Amino acid sequence: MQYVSTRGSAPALGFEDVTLAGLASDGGLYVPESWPSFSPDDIRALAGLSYVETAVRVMAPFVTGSLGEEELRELCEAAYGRFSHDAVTPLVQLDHRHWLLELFHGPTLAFKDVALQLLGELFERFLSRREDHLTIVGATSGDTGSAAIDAVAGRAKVDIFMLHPEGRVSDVQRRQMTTVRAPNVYNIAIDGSFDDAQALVKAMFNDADFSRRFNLSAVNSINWARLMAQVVYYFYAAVRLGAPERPVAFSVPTGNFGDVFAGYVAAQMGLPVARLMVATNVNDILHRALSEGDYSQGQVVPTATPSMDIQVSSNFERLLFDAGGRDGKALAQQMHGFEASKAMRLTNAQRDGASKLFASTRVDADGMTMAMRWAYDAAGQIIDPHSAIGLAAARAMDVDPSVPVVTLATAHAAKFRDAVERATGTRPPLPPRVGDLFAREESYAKLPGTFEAVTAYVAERATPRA
Ligand SMILES: Cc1ncc(COP(=O)(O)O)c(C=O)c1O
Ligand SMILES: N[C@@H](CCOP(=O)(O)O)C(=O)O
Repeated sequence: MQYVSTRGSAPALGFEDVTLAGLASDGGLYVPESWPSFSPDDIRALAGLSYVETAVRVMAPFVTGSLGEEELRELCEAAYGRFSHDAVTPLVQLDHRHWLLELFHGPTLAFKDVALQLLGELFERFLSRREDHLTIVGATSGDTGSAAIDAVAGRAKVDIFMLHPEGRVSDVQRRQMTTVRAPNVYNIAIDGSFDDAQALVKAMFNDADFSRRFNLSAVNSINWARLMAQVVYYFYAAVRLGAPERPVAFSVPTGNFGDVFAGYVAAQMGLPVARLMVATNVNDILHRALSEGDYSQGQVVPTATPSMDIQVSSNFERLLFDAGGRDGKALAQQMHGFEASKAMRLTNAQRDGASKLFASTRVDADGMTMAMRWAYDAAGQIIDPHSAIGLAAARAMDVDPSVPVVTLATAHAAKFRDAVERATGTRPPLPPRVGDLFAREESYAKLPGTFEAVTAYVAERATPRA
């Protein structure tokens, strides 16, 4: 499988190179040159398979040329062996048509573990083939950071520098990052928003000398391998609910558009997806883009769903590329225009392409609270605020009543105990695997959100290429 850049001028690369590169050299994101296709019989054959076997079947076409099937299985077994539920991503029924897909049974209690545990294994495998060393630079609004750090802490061939917006992640999220003691882990709180942190990361990649000197790579969902691993659970859930005979709809609490884009990929591969609901909080750039064609960056408003407090959604570029006719040169111009003016209109082709599958809903704080209460009253489920945004949108979804609706439950309620307590009156306890979090010592740097300050910090500590 070869991968091409959404901006049309970086060289096409195989899976191994794409995984290690993170971002394409023209500033674009890598996507497969064509979508693998699963027939109804291929999908039927997934029934009853374990999560690991489903993962091997779904991901095999994406890694051809870089990993054999047995190698892929080994890596999946290592990655998913650390999950605390046998099903890895179990489904929980809420009522006759609503389901939660629990994605938070990994080591750091958020859906990010599903992809990042595998990415840690992939880095190790590919780096051992090359005798090379990577410097990972990442940005987090709370969950990617801890999941990525857990996945690579202590690995000899990788250093990780993780930027988070100071004061804008929950205490549990921050401590999950800053209490990890490993010589290759560097946490940086920057003065600014997640968007500022993400822009700094992209600027480091776009500085060709800096990027080459430190062999930069990405753990954010700009890295294709992240999304590939997330495609698996759409298949796993839909097959359990009757696919390919029965279509399934998904509602996805959305920020950087990675998780929901993985659902789009599953649909392009042949999974019968009736609808993909993009559920945003009041930071609603994606809702405005999908409903009105207006992708213009507003000020980020801090909310009880900090991981979705995002106004520039990296992976939206992948949708604009694919749904808009795969014209990389034209998209490069459109994206440069957005980077300069912070505003962009979707073309008719992009809007038409997206509207075939996507719907969107903006959910405010009241809607979120009501969904948390409904999940508790209707099914005794305590859900986190991000999952509640997804559930509120799911309950407003306009699809055939015979279609099951799956809300992606993206984080464990214990990560956001204050918000959950405010909404439900119940304070979720910390699960045993993170039980001593508040007794551990924190360590992190505080830096201004400038390119100069962050690159100087990284350059002093990272391992330059030989
Ligand atoms: C708990 C949680 N829910 C939802 C999201 C949004 O997912 P995405 O950025 O893939 O759209 C995030 C962050 O990415 C998150 O951490
Ligand atoms: N919500 C995310 C933001 C980063 O998104 P990513 O999926 O691109 O890594 C977080 O929790 O950090």
